[in-house]
Amino acid sequence: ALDANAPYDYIVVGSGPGGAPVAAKLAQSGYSVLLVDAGDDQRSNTNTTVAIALANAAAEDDALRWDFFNPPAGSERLGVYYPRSGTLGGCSAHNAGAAVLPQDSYWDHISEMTGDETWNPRSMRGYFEEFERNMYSPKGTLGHGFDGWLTTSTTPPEAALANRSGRLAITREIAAKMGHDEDVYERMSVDINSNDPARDRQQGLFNFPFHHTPGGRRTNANLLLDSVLAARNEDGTPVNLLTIQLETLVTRVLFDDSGDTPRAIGVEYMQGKSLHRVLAKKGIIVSGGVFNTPQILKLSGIGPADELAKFGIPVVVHLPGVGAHLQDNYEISLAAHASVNLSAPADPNAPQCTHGIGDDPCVGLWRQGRGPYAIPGASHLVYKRSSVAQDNERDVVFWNPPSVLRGFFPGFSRPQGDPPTTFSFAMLHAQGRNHGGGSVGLRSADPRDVPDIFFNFWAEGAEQDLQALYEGIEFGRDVLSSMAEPVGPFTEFQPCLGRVGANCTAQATKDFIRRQVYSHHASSTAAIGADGDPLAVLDSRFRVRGTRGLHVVDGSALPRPPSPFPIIGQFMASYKAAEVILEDARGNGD
Ligand SMILES: Cc1cc2nc3c(=O)[nH]c(=O)nc-3n(C[C@H](O)[C@H](O)[C@H](O)COP(=O)(O)OP(=O)(O)OC[C@H]3O[C@@H](n4cnc5c(N)ncnc54)[C@H](O)[C@@H]3O)c2cc1C
Repeated sequence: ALDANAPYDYIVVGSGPGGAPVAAKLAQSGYSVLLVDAGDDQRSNTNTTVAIALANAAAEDDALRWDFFNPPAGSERLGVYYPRSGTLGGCSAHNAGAAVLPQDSYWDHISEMTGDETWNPRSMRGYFEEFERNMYSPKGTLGHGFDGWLTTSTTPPEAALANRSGRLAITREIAAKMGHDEDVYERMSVDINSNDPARDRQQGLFNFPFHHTPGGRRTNANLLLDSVLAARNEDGTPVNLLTIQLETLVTRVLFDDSGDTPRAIGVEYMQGKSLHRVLAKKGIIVSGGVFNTPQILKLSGIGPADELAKFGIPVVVHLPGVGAHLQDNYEISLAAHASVNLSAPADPNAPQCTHGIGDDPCVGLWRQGRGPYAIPGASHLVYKRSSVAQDNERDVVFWNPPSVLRGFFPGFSRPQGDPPTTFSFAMLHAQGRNHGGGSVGLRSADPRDVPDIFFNFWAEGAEQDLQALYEGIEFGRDVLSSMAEPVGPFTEFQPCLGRVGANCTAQATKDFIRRQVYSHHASSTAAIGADGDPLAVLDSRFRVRGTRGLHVVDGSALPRPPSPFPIIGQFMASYKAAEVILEDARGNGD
């Protein structure tokens, strides 16, 4: 347990994909580390362990949820519902588990913006190789790791599509429309995470890796933390000085401002009704996630001076970029009904799964390594380049879940009554242009208060972003309208009603996208930026500008959402952060 009287070398606030690896790596390097999280340990909760199949149930599990709403000013709580997880592992404990690397240009952008060449894609992939335990590629495949803690696996397409001839027929049609002439199963095994230098310009069907085991058990950085805690010397004493303190809300960072530059020396935290303090000799790393990190910084006096003054918070450093630049990946679905049942279970004798509701018979089977949850089911991804794509890279990614994700709203994880004829193209725009307008502000100086979240979607580049998603929907419509009997004809029910695409103008489709878009990859609210940029919160070594001994390492540090799925990029950045924090510690004692 946390010892408030014994200063640690480092304190890390938040155990998500940002905080957990950096805490583990610092501890493995011989430093004493306190990792604090407001949530508790839900690793034995079935909703967190059964990957994908129960991911939605996990997102609405009372034991994990840390929900955010962002109602427009002056309104009641009718804004967008945004599930997050307050538990050991952060949102990696409830997310959908997609494990896809960002495009190389993502890292090039940070490198060019900051002039720090260590962010080059080759070095960044090195971190991935260090933590990945790849279970789907031949051992030794270049660009992958095989001995790390993050198991990645794919569902063999033959298993995902067994007994589902309708879905197989649609997948063949997608492959044909993408110009593939090889066997569809072979094509569905092409690795989306390969280190082929041409990867980010390749279009078509790819495999869909997840951070789970081949049997559908979620893996995340908790496994790394476990191994760091478990390591023992010959005499039985712990090798690593890592302390994990849960159910503890950090309320602010403490500074010593006796020198020229304020130096982070500890944190204040709340347990029950009491406030306490704990100190750190070398530094504080804030990893509270994209909504709570800017809140913690602002409550600590790091943020826009006028906003801090409004809440009576003494200014430590005026940093107007704290809470600015909130961004996210836009997502939307095309959904239609086929003329046949598309959701027949792969095993006709399998029981009816309830996806986390009541006594779910599929969980027992999964524990024995059998049943539908042991074949998680997402068989492929498709990447396409739209007419507005930048740098000649693919920019629209989609997959075909057997249900329709309509976005996030209370109750979204419960069945929405879609019949088994349902087919959808869930899609995401991987090159969103809305980089500037969103924000996370304070509602009050109370650290328990929910911050004020304003996504400001479509403020910049709306025309191109809408066009990219519109073209994705048109591609899906083209596929579905080509489906012959008995699978076709299809009847669209989202964005429009009726024969696929027949009753929907481009404008009506774009209006639907604009209204119904959803997202869950928020980022950039305390971001790395160039020297001289007044809105840059961090330098390229994760250091909070104008302070000493204070770092931010999580989704808020990254200047854009890593696309199409952020978590692998966030783990990579956390590894990089650990490396530079260690270098700085050796170099100048920060
Ligand atoms: C529903 C959903 C599905 C997703 N699916 C995918 C997916 O399939 N693939 C993918 O790549 N990404 C996915 N993501 C996104 C991904 O999980 C997140 O981007 C990632 O977890 C963010 O990591 P983080 O470290 O920035 O923050 P978080 O994961 O949010 O972790 C922050 C941690 O800090 C703790 N904390 C916050 N404030 C305090 C405080 N004051 N004191 C102490 N502790 C505090 C919280 O309890 C939490 O544990 C999904 C996200 C959601 C919400």
